[in-house]
Amino acid sequence: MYKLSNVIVKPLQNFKYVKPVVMEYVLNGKRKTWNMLAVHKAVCILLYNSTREVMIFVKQFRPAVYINKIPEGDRVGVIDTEKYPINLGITIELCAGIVDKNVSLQQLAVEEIEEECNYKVSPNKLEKIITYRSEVTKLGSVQHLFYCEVTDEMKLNSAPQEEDLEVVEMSLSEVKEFISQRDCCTTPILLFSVIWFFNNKYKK
Ligand SMILES: O=c1ccn([C@@H]2O[C@H](COP(=O)(O)OP(=O)(O)O[C@H]3O[C@H](CO)[C@@H](O)[C@H](O)[C@H]3O)[C@@H](O)[C@H]2O)c(=O)[nH]1
Repeated sequence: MYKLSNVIVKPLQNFKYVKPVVMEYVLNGKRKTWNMLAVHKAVCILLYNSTREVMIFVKQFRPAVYINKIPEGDRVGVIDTEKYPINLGITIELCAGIVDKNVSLQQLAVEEIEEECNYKVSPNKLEKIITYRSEVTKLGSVQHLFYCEVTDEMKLNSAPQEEDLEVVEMSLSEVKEFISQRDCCTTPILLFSVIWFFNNKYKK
């Protein structure tokens, strides 16, 4: 499904998705500067299908993960995709999306669940777990984590709207195995939410 080619890495000139800024300030009498990226807020959803007792995640190619697997000397210009194949940048993540509309967080989460994972849920099915800050050194962005239980009856028959990601279902034993890996290509919030699930929702 994933095919990677024509990869070129160069300094960013037009800032569309991130805004690099520098903050100058005085802290405890000392002048300081801090480089950072201003980014969107986001919602993330841990999806659990209770009909088949599986968790639903999304698998996708993340350029930033890919580039960080390449030694610094090889990270500029044309990247050799034979030497550095696409699987270096494939992650498993929670269903998620940026906050780019003036609607409730629950409504945004519902839309992401439908677009990415093909389930129709109503906003009152969303259970808020926590609001946290991601990557506090360079981003500090506000992210909201929700839990949502779905059933097979809520699954839509239409084709998924997101072409560049793949829905992945894992049984609970597969999830335990996944998060027990010594090198796990995922996000801290997926790891946290899974532990939260086993502590709060599935005490078998
Ligand atoms: O340089 C970029 C950056 C983003 N996008 C597009 O912009 C949209 C939003 O991208 P992104 O910020 O990666 O959103 P998500 O995939 O929804 O990622 C969410 O979920 C992640 C955790 O899984 C969090 O780390 C992110 O902060 C959060 O926005 C997507 O359509 C991307 O394809 C680009 O095309 N080019």
